[in-house]
Amino acid sequence: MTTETQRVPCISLRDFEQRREEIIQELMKASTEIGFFTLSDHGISREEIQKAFQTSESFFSLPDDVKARTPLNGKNMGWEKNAQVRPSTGTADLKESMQIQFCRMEGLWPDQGILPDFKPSIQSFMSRVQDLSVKVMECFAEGLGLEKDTFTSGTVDPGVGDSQSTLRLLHYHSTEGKSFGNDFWRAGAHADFDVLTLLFQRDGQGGLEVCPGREVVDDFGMGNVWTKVEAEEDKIVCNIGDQLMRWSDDRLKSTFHRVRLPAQGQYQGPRYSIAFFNQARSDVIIQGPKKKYPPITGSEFIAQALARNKLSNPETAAKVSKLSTDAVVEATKKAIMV
Ligand SMILES: O=C(O)CCC(=O)C(=O)O
Ligand SMILES: [Fe+2]
Repeated sequence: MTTETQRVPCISLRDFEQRREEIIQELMKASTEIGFFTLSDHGISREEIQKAFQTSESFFSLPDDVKARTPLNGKNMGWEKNAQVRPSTGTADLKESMQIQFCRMEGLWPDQGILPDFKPSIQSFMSRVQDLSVKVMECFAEGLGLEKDTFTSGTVDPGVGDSQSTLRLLHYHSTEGKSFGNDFWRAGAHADFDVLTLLFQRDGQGGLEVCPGREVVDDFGMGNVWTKVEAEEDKIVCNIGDQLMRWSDDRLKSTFHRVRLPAQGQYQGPRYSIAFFNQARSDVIIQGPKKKYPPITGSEFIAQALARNKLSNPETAAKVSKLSTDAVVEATKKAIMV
């Protein structure tokens, strides 16, 4: 069921320093009640966002066999196509994605001879988005009554090369002239397993829906009322991930969300989006002030989340990426019917 009754609030960061207290209250209300909000007046210009999307499109428009030279590596980095099977749906998301981190990227950057601007452009965008994330994560720490730097020193690499934060470029292919049935999604329902996600969308390339209602972090359950999030290029969609839900003893909600395939009569063209996942550093201990859950390190958390979300291993991802989307859909339909 989809209703429009619960809206995702928009929070303006205008006059951030002067309005800090008010902004903290708004962020806390949105994150304890719904787990999702959008940011306006956030300081990242439309030009910067458009440049990041151009860089993303320049990569995705390369032939698959070129993209396959920097494949998903089992550690949340690299390129995959139609390889992410969601536990909530049992079918692969109909998409391709490229995941990039600040470190451990040897061999994973696209060939600089082919895309000379990719690395510097993406690195500078990642830094911009991380800087903005710091502002927001400091507000959460203050709102929860913790040291201001709890989540930022917990996620931002101090220069030792232990960052696990990830930029994910996403391309959902055009569905022009195709129909896939009810078992397929652009992104099946899931909760993110990071601290805080910042998501960029393009005007009119919609489909994102959120479903509040999760009470505890280790529960795969969700509510049943889905709320549409508009695709607006100048607003950043933010959501709390499982790490911050756990770090706040379940006070801030990591909420299920999904991306629908376009319905008949809707825009059938591609959807591009860009997500930045702020993740706890490898050795940082995640534990809330009330110790509701046992301590866990950032790297253990990611390893468990990748297994729980069945993010496909590199061998499977490499095989699947060689297939066309139609072939993946046909094979899945056959398997479902058996
Ligand atoms: O493309 C989107 O809007 C959502 C992507 C997403 O939820 C994810 O990659 O975790
Ligand atoms: Fe997500």
